[in-house]
Amino acid sequence: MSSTGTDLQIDPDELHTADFVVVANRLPVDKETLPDGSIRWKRSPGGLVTALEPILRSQTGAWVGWSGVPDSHDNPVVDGLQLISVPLSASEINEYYEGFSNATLWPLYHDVLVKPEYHREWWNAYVEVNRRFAEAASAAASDGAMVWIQDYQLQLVPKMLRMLRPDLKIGFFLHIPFPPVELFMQLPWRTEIVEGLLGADLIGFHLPGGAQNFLYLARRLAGQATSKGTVGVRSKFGVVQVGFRHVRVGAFPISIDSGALDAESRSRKIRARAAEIRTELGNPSTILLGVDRLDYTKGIDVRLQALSELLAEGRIDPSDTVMIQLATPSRERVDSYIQMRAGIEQLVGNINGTYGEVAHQVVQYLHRPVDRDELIAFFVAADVMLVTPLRDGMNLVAKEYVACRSDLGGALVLSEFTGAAAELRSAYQANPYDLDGVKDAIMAAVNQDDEEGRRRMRALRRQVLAHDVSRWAKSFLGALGSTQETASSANRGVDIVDG
Ligand SMILES: O=P(O)(O)OC[C@H]1O[C@H](O[C@H]2O[C@H](CO)[C@@H](O)[C@H](O)[C@H]2O)[C@H](O)[C@@H](O)[C@@H]1O
Ligand SMILES: Nc1ccn([C@@H]2O[C@H](COP(=O)(O)OP(=O)(O)O)[C@@H](O)[C@H]2O)c(=O)n1
Repeated sequence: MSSTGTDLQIDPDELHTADFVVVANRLPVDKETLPDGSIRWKRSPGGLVTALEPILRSQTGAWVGWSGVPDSHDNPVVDGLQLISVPLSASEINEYYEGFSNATLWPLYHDVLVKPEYHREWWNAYVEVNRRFAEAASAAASDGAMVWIQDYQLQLVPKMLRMLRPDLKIGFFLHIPFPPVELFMQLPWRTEIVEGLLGADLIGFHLPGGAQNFLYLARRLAGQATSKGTVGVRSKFGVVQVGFRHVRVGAFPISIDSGALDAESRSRKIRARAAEIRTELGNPSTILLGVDRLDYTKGIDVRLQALSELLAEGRIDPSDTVMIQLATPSRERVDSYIQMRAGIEQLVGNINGTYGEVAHQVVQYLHRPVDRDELIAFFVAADVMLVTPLRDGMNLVAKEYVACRSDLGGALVLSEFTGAAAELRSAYQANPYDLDGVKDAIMAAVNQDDEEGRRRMRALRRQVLAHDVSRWAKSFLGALGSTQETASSANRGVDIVDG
């Protein structure tokens, strides 16, 4: 079934049984080693699995992905979900995951914030691993099943899977921005990527802009005819004509399980912990909070630089302010991540060295994962949430903060360059490249009067609570489900432009 790398082991009882298959780089589980040395798989708390779980259970569902561990042949079973593990060797992790996915595609799709590296051997590994994911999905899917492929690590899977299984209904969703044509054209394998995606029946992006970029490239690189009107949000899909097939292209902004988070954040235990956090910090007037994977796209340096200048200008009182930065370790063997971490830790050290006291650090920086309840308590405790990415597909943290503020307290400072900015219009928005603008947004949030704060938070919550992750999944899968019926009429009323 697979070639050079690590072999797939699919239980013969699981062959061709799943009516709904999710294909993602990662399985929704984390490996835990218990004190006695035994291994336990724990469901990871991500929004995607929460949204898809009811669908995975109501039909015969399966999830195809990598366990996150080298050479692991385990097929973990968690809470009865059928998980199909695609094993990756150490060298594939190096070339496919850390290399092509996270040192080529990730920076290229995020505005070339660091220089993307182009290596043929990384590309070859990407092709090989994508083939293995396609084979696993093909083996799992029943006749005519629906398959939903996730994200930039797997852009070749739609075409590979269609060649193996033309009977399937195939959807693809990109969780990161789709770049403008001028940047995408750098990629030596640009045509292969566009053609890979065009194997799907429906291609989803967070924002209409990503869909428009893709439509242009489908014309220019794949030479296909496309619709030319604008793409809407969950409506007005674009169309690419690929032979007899009509591939639909749409915008589906992802969200969170906002109802569950709202309920959890109201619990007595979380409220008590939030109050305790404030006390532990010495009851400062202002708590600023950043919560991110430690990634150069997140603009952690931007907010630290802004804080440093506000302290230097005397606009923020160091004795009465604390900034908490929670940074989850991420992609730690990729060079650009190693360098960025050093830069951020130096900034933290500079601020604390200049403005801290023995008993009071201005910046509290934790470089480790934080337990979910603890994270919710931080959201409840924080006066100002700082979300300042230089580019971000969506940014779920911004939505999580809002969902946790049923008290209508707090304020959100939000970069214009996140997907979330299109929906969270009542945040204090700023251009992360304009440091004075970021500083002014922080000061406006710190000094907002209560009524203004409540008005803004009410509007933000209306948006986040009404548009949760389940609505996201349903809108995508509803559109995918209707692709065949509408295929012949997909371009009715739509002007198709020749490629
Ligand atoms: O799997 P990792 O390499 O550890 O990275 C974690 C995930 O990071 C990316 O998240 C993106 O998806 C979010 C949800 O749609 C979105 O809000 C955010 O803006 C994106 O950066 C990545 O796309 C995932 O594949 C990774 O699993
Ligand atoms: N220290 C941290 C930081 C983030 N997170 C979670 O990781 C997710 C980050 O999603 P995101 O959309 O903001 O950004 P990406 O990391 O997916 O690029 C959120 O659900 C956060 O709550 C966490 O659990 N602990």
